[in-house]
Amino acid sequence: MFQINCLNPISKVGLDRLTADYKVTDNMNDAEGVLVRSASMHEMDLPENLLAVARAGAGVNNIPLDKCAKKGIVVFNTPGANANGVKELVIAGMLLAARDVVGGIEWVKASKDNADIAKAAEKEKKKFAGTEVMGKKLGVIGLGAIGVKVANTAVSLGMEVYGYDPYVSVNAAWNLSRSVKHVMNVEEIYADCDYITIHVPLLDSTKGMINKEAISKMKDGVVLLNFARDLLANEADVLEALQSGKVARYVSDFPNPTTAGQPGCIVIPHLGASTEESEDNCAKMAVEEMMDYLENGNIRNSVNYPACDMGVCSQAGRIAIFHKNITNMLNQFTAVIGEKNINISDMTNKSRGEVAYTMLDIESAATQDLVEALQKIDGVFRVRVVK
Ligand SMILES: NC(=O)C1=CN([C@@H]2O[C@H](COP(=O)(O)OP(=O)(O)OC[C@H]3O[C@@H](n4cnc5c(N)ncnc54)[C@H](O)[C@@H]3O)[C@@H](O)[C@H]2O)C=CC1
Ligand SMILES: O=C(O)CCC(=O)C(=O)O
Repeated sequence: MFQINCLNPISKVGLDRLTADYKVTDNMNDAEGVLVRSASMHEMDLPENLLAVARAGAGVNNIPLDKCAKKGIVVFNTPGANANGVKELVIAGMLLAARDVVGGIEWVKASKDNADIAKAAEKEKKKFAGTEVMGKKLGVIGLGAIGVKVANTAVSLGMEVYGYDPYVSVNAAWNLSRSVKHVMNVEEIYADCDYITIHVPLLDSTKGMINKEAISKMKDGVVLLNFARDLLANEADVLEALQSGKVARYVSDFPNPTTAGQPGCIVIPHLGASTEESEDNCAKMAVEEMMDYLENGNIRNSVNYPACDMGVCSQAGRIAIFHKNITNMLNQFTAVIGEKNINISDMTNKSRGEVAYTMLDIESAATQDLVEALQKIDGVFRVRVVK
């Protein structure tokens, strides 16, 4: 029986996939698996029995990835599962910046007791007039699951779209409309675009990338859209640019004391992925990845360990070893197993950066003695008996 703890509400469609071998617990300390959305895990003590964390979503900046890796805790996310939900809200955000729909709606609310509201509206509406997005230039920074969808939809709205992503995947490139202009230098986007939208992960290298210097290279009256993470922008610099008129609007999906209620800011309460469809897709994917890992040791869509798939174990035993990606580890594992007179019938060894994952199918069940001997090898983080 595996115990699963949910740190945020997770869609029932996902949780319904858990079989009778799983129990949902309110106590994280009892859990082998944690399902999470945006809750921050950085300050949490990670229980010794915790084997996996599945993020029902894309961004993993709320999870201590390296700490988990060194404890042999596999962290998963659900690439692309909420991309359409976010794309639709980005397009809505762009339209809200182009047309003062919000101001207009507020005026109607404030005028609700005016019997002549229809006549007054015809007089007042010029205050809320805007521009169209067709024919305008949109720069998309980050052409992953969301960026590609935003770029393609903007093309179909008649926009001239520029895309920048120095690490674009082959799959993303295949899915990108041929009408999107491939930009090699982000400064081209800054110089030319009327709208700029960012869709990159929050990393040390991307934090604060939209700052005073970047903004100074942009067109006057540019509209900035941030549906990725607030810390990607230096928002104090953005506010200054809004005051000077350099930036016309800042649309963000991340409310905080800096931007909430500020003139020129259109701030949404992190609703990008809050659709029934995105929540269901993410929950299903997260639960399935976690189950395959807990039951079989297979790793799909991890953000801190390499992918590994040995199917369902048909042998007497299966052992998973989490270790440093250094020389001579496999020799030591096979030597220890050989000394115990156990035959290995299948094995996989995969690495990712500084860590590696080795899975071995063995012809007799793993003993405590074997696990302890493997655990003692220098560089091993964790030994897990999968079967
Ligand atoms: N508002 C919301 O509810 C949601 C927000 N997000 C945020 O959006 C981000 C992107 O999500 P996805 O598109 O699903 O992720 P993804 O991993 O599919 O795409 C990210 C892309 O950014 C690119 N990239 C990385 N560093 C870059 C740089 N310096 N310059 C240009 N491109 C760079 C990568 O090559 C990749 O193609 C997530 O990391 C998350 O923070 C994601 C889902 C929902
Ligand atoms: O779970 C959510 O609503 C947040 C989605 C998100 O920000 C992400 O997937 O990165």
